[in-house]
Amino acid sequence: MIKNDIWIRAMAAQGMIQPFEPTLVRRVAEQPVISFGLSSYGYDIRLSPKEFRIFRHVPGTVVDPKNFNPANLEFAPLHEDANGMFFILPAHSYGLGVALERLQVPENVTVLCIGKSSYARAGIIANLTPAEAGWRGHLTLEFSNSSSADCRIYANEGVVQLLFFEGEPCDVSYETRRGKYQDQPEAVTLARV
Ligand SMILES: Nc1ccn([C@H]2C[C@H](O)[C@@H](COP(=O)(O)OP(=O)(O)OP(=O)(O)O)O2)c(=O)n1
Repeated sequence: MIKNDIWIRAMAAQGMIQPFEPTLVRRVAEQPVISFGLSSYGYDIRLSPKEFRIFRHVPGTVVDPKNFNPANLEFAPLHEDANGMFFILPAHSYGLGVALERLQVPENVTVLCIGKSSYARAGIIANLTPAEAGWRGHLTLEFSNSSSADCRIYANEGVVQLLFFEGEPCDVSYETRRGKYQDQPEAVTLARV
């Protein structure tokens, strides 16, 4: 069953989402922001300003998820103007960011990370991925700019929404199987085997 705002608020008090906003924030210092915080049946997390990396083609190489070459991922500069802090994801490119919040997924819960409508309308696709039962850390977030125009991705504002699904207790959680992406820091974590 999908979990509601009451459950999310109670679990956040036990450390499930840190930092936690108990309402959906639409303005900060009277300026409009891309919303973040608690919604009726989910939680919108923010993009960290710390790091954003964009794929680039290195002639003669292919990207190998088993043997990742960091040269394929260029650091994007953080910009700032009156509208806030942002990275630019060029047209038809793919970028990786990291969540500002740290998650601690309960042992009987699976989290789905899905896109926000405002970005979807701007051509940005957030890759649909799970955060597994018992996983902890800062999510690495993956974005595709599917439009033919460059697009801003705002830091410190809402970027991806999380949906929480509770099930029967599982036999083996991410923690007990000692998953390789456990305890991710607030930095882009590359694919590894
Ligand atoms: N956007 C996302 C989604 C998930 N994760 C974290 C939380 C997940 O619990 C963990 C592993 O996700 P997957 O199970 O999808 O990854 P793999 O199956 O590739 O790796 P593993 O073998 O560790 O399960 O990565 C993340 O950092 N960023």
